[in-house]
Amino acid sequence: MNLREKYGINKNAVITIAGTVGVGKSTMTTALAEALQFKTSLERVNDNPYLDKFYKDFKRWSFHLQIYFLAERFKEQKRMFEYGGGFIQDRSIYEDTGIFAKMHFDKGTMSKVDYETYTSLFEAMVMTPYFPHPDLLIYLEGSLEDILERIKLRGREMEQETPIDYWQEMHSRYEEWINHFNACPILRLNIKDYDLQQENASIESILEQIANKLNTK
Ligand SMILES: Nc1ncnc2c1ncn2[C@@H]1O[C@H](COP(=O)(O)OP(=O)(O)O)[C@@H](O)[C@H]1O
Ligand SMILES: Nc1ncnc2c1ncn2[C@H]1C[C@H](O)[C@@H](COP(=O)(O)O)O1
Repeated sequence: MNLREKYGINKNAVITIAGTVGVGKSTMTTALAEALQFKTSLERVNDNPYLDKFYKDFKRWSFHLQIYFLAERFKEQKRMFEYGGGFIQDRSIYEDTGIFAKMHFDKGTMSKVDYETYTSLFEAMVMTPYFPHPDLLIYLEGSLEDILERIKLRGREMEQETPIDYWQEMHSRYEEWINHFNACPILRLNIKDYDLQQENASIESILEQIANKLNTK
């Protein structure tokens, strides 16, 4: 019996991993997909044509970047739908609008007209048959201090040069956002409570919590 069967997790489930930059979404996505024998939908960073430019000049590139991410995530959404599920997704589409686009609009680095264009496109795309909500959103949380340490350790140049205020603002917006999120069930995991790099047992404890959430939906 494999781990998915052991914990009674539906083979067509779609589980999305949410949380601020550097918290450990990609690491968790890969570990869960391996444990459950699910496919991954990973956020691609290296071949993003706007990300570097965006970090150098938010105002100039924020709209372009949001449109790019929206298109990429929508294509992934379509792929998951066509496969019929069985996916772990690295970051939810809800964070693009609920965290990033909103933050840049509020801070004046995205204009009102761009923000309205973006949100109306987002709403039109989400109201389609390709867009069933995920079965579960796993929210990874941790202290700002630990997250900054991880961003530093990972060493992406564009993120190192970004002022700490940006990460601090994002961190507090995430806390507020998750407290009001209700599109699907949520499992909150604190990064202090598991260690995917050292302990094999961590993944089984997480699978058990996932099964409890999915089966009590
Ligand atoms: N459980 C963990 N313990 C220690 N370090 C971790 C853990 N998960 C991720 N990391 C490290 O933190 C950094 C960010 O992780 P990553 O998965 O890329 O985050 P995200 O996808 O949320 O931006 C990476 O250097 C990764 O190796
Ligand atoms: N929607 C987004 N707007 C701006 N920046 C974004 C968005 N989605 C992701 N990003 C950035 C943040 C990071 O620098 C990279 C990858 O995100 P990560 O949380 O490390 O997976 O893209």
